[in-house]
Amino acid sequence: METPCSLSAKFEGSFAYYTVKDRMPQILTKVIDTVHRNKNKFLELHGEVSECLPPVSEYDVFRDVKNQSFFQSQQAILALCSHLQEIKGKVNVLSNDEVRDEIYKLVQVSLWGNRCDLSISGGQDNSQKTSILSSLEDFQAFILVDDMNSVWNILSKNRDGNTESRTRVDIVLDNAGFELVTDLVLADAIMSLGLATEVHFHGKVMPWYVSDTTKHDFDWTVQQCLAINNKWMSKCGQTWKENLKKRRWVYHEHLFWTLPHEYCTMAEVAPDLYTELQKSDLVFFKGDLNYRKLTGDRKWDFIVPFSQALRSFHPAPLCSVRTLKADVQVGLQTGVGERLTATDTDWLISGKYGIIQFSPVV
Ligand SMILES: O=P(O)(O)OC[C@@]1(O)O[C@H](CO)[C@@H](O)[C@@H]1O
Ligand SMILES: [Mn+2]
Repeated sequence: METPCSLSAKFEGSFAYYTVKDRMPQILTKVIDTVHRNKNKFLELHGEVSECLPPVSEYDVFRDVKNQSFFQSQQAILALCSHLQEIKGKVNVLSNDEVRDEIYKLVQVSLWGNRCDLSISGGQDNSQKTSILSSLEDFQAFILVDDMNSVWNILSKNRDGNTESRTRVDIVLDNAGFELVTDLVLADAIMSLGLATEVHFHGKVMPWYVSDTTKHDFDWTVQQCLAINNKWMSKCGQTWKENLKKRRWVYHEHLFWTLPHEYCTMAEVAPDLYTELQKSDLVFFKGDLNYRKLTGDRKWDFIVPFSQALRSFHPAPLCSVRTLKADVQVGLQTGVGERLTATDTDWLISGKYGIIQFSPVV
């Protein structure tokens, strides 16, 4: 099958068109306002020479809104951390099926946590106000592709008690704030329930698409959880800090994730990163932008298989955990895309629908 054309703002009425026409000016206006409001603080901190590169390049213009998103999601984070501690308290008595159910719940929480994205909201508050755990059943109908069985087949291979076998899971992160906490909780549960022996996280080297996670956001979030006056959250933060110290958890940065390349060029453009991902048993790709780059931001037919849209990008078994916020989607059953287009005009860009979409190494 021929590779379709790229999505582009030149197509009036497309998502890219509205992003460039409406959302980007909104975000850029907020950036200018933030820099202006913080100018004096910045000059006090770095002095007049601070227009030179180093200080400016370390300045994250989105930091305040990302931190705010974390604090405004406190209730949801508290509920999630106490749920995690509850699971960990009964790890020795959970059956395989119960472990599977718990992981499935946390993959869904990580999925819906992807709605908390300040790029789609143009910087408006998009924090998680209520516990997602109590809404999973209601949201189930909005999962358009659910490949949890394939994910479980990989994760459960380690449940045979063979303590020698090592299982590595990678999470290519998306947004800081509540979504990052859902990813840390998922990673903790996968390890605590004996499904993986190491988790590798991949973040952005610079502020990106408003909410995306940088190393500072990652470390800040772990520290906030550790320092909070709540025993469950603090216990989580302590465990996560220990995992990082013992290198059971490893945080990676690579410039490739903030370059415009389709992921099918990674082996050529960033062979070191492709080789790194090849060490993984399962790579989770979080969020919409990752999905766009996995599929090359191209106008595929809805029924094209996901593995085909990935083209030559098969470093390891991978799973996209993404709420739909751009007009690209593959791997749907015949007729599903057309039915949704007829019944829910914004289904591709509203964030209301999600996928847990898997591709094996082919
Ligand atoms: O990757 P994320 O955080 O889920 O979404 C990123 C996003 O908000 O920004 C892009 C448009 O600006 C879209 O791909 C998507 O809507
Ligand atoms: Mn993002």
